[in-house]
Amino acid sequence: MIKVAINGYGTIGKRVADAVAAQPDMEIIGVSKTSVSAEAYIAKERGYPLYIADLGRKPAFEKAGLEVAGDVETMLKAADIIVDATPGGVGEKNRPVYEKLGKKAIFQGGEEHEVAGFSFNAHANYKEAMGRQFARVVSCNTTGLVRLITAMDRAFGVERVRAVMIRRAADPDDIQRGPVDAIVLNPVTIPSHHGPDVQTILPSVNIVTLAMIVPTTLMHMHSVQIDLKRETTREEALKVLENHSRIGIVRKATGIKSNAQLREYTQDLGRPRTDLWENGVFEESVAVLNGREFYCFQAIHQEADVVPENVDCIRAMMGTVKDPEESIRTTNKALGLVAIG
Ligand SMILES: NC(=O)C1=CN([C@@H]2O[C@H](COP(=O)(O)OP(=O)(O)OC[C@H]3O[C@@H](n4cnc5c(N)ncnc54)[C@H](OP(=O)(O)O)[C@@H]3O)[C@@H](O)[C@H]2O)C=CC1
Ligand SMILES: O=C(OP(=O)(O)O)[C@H](O)COP(=O)(O)O
Repeated sequence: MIKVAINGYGTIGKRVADAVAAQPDMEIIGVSKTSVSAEAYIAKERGYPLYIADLGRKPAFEKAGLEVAGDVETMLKAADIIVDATPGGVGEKNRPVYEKLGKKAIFQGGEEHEVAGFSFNAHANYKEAMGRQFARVVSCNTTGLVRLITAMDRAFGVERVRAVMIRRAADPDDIQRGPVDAIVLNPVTIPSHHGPDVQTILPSVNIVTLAMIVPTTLMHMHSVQIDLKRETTREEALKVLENHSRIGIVRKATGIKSNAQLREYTQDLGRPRTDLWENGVFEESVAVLNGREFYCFQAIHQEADVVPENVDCIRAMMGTVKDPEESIRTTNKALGLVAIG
């Protein structure tokens, strides 16, 4: 069993912890927090040993009925690999600790590519992660773009990509953030950081992205246009998407035309935390015009799509499964990820 520690048990960390615990070849040996909060109670409820950075805060945890297993360094020492899901920028500060202990670590999209020197997506570059000490699972938006672009590139060749990211303002529990009543150009400059981030995995792709933030917490929405190298049809393009295990199709018959209805759907499907781990490509939006111009809208659940990627990244870095498809299948099966559509 691969011993996994989750450093930073928040929005992403708590989901990765459950996904890891569900795998046949991995176990959670601990999760870490800095403060007493609802998520600490969830860790207790799940039976994950809870570690804290500052043992001086142990009495506060114990007073709240939360047993502390030890300090974070003790947790790190016991792990084969660490998933660092601390807030953006903290991972960079943690890297020297992992180096000192000689431990493998996975960083998240809030860190710069350079923190790990290697960025990961299971369908795109699984084999390149094998044996590495550090990797970074790219952000939710970048993960969604890389899945789509890789699928289209392998089927038809990709000449260039132009995409607009309509980004959710905050996660549902993030009550401090806005905007509440504005469309914020973020960044106002063009291109946004998403295109260069895609190129950390797909260096030769010609891509320009634009981004803004709107007052919703549920999901991001992408408007994507890809010029293909070879002519194709809408039916052929749709077939490629249907055959991808982490791209779901939001069928016309469901009547779903928004992020809100899509999350209601995943809730009704009984998905854990209502998570949509796969891209949600709207069937009706898929178009191939003038032979080589592919268009679609896709919804991206920011809290969820990076979760199976972290699991595959663990297997790749540990070198225990050499075939990307085998790891992807194992991860999906353990999660119950059968792409919608
Ligand atoms: N949320 C999202 O939509 C997505 C986030 N990401 C990336 O994932 C990473 C984590 O984001 P997210 O889960 O949203 O963040 P959260 O703020 O939800 O969770 C962060 C966790 O880290 C803990 N923490 C805070 N400071 C430290 C510290 N100094 N040392 C150790 N642990 C600490 C927090 O514990 P406590 O509360 O006790 O301080 C909390 O459990 C970021 O890089 C982000 O960019 C990637 C894709 C999507
Ligand atoms: O990394 C993300 O988005 P991004 O791909 O737009 O940078 C996640 O949605 C977290 O973004 P946040 O920094 O707005 O919380």
